[in-house]
Amino acid sequence: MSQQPPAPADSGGEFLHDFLLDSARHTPDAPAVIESAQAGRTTVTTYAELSALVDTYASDLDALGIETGARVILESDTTAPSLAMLLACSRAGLAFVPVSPEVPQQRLVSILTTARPALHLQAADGTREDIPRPVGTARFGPAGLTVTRAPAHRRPRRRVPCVTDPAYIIFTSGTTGRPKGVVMSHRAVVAFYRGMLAHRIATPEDRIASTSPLQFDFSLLNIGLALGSGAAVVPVPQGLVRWPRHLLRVLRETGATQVNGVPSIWRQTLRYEPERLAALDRLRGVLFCGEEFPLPELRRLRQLLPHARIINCYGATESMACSFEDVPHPLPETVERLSIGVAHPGAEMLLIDEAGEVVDRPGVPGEIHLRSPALFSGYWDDPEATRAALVPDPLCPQSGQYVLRTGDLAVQGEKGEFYFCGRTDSQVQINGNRVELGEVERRLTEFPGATAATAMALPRPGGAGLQLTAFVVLAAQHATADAADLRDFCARTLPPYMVPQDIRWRDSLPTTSNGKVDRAALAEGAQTDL
Ligand SMILES: Nc1ncnc2c1ncn2[C@@H]1O[C@H](COS(=O)(=O)NC(=O)C[C@H](N)c2ccccc2)[C@@H](O)[C@H]1O
Repeated sequence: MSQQPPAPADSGGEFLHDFLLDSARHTPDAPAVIESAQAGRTTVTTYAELSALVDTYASDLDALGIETGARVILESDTTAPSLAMLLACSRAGLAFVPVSPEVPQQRLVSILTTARPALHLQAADGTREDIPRPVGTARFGPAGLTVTRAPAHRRPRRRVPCVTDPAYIIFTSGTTGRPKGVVMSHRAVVAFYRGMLAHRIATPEDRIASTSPLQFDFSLLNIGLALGSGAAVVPVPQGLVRWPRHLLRVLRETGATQVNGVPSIWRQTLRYEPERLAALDRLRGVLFCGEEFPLPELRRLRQLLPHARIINCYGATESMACSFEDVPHPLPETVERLSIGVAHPGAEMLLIDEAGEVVDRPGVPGEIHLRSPALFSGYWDDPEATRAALVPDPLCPQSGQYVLRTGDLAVQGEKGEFYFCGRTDSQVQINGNRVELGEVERRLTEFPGATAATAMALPRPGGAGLQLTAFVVLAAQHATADAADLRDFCARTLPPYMVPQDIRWRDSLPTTSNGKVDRAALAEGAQTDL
């Protein structure tokens, strides 16, 4: 009897490409990606067109004979072709490593050395040169893949893709020199998408603007939110995000209904183009993540977009994200910090104290530990860092279940909702006193006219020990403010050791490539100020 091929077994879950292209089967003619790089020119890619491009790229990748589980660098901004390539890598069983075109050569080389990819991919108009051998190189365009250097051939040892295989690896700007690669499996990403989509944040009519670089998993959340909802992704070119008039033009011309980005993307628009922002009448949603949104700016955003649903999304790259919580509307003046809610359906945040016990009383701080099917597989080639982050379930270590130790402190409210209280490593000692920098920053932003602030413990100039330094951004119309007034203002509610000794006024706060406040740059700048 001829050997019948086995019936396709249920793969025990879904692969990233199957999950995200499901809408292509039901609404092929709906827009999947809407782009507007230049004024007056909007390009729509339907789900059917996206799916066809994925087929083209996937067959071009298959022809290269790269074995399942190999890595591929995907150097690009978010575009319809790069989105198709991301899905094609998934279908070809390859783990993509998203990298921004702006990444310095030496950092790219460090990622190449660590991840040892088979191939480096960039768009047809990409400008990257000098990719060291033996990495293969190729460019992708509307017609398919053009190979400029074939990847080193090796006899494939694995042929069957599994949902536990890495879907992607995100290299975070690890605080130490060596970049840390967060490995996310298909199973984890799809489990996260399912948890997120249970919140019904988007509908098929939505057009979701994504303002983060592709190398920041916020962009992957936005892609999953849009395509998982049958909606459209509106990628905002990185070069336009921080130019208010360009950002607002893209949002207007694409008909964006939701804008997802870190808090800093709003700073200049709130300051210089509030009327144009308020005029975007299709805008009905804002989702932010990455760090706390300074409350004065959030109140201003709410004032200009009174009909928008504003969602505070908390989480770490090691689980993509974790919770989605509506910002209260109105936002009472008395509110001092936003809730991050509870974990998305299918996951649970626990607070664990220093003795390893669960904290289940309101108002008592603990470290957030996350139980979730969306946890990362580990840090690439770094078992020690992995063991520190994926720890045995502290409440039942015998079970073999691992949970994510987030390094974030939080307290719970009366209804079990969580409030972020800073990083365990942002607790600093000033003159022997423990200081939570977030608490100082919140007080600084309450100063009349302050819109954003960062507090840091920096070496005392010429002396021993650390001192508390504050970097404060004032709204334009309050250009002058007196450091002594600000210190008195802080002294009214903070103990003396939490009142910043050193105040630095700034027009803006420097940001990292992911758009978060760049504390290292601030500390460096403080030295040159002197
Ligand atoms: N809403 C917050 N309030 C306050 N602190 C926060 C918040 N979201 C993160 N964070 C902080 O950022 C840390 C995670 O940093 S990260 O690994 O670079 N990842 C991110 O910032 C983005 C994250 N992957 C993500 C992507 C997409 C949606 C939500 C979250 C968290 O551990 C928190 O300390």
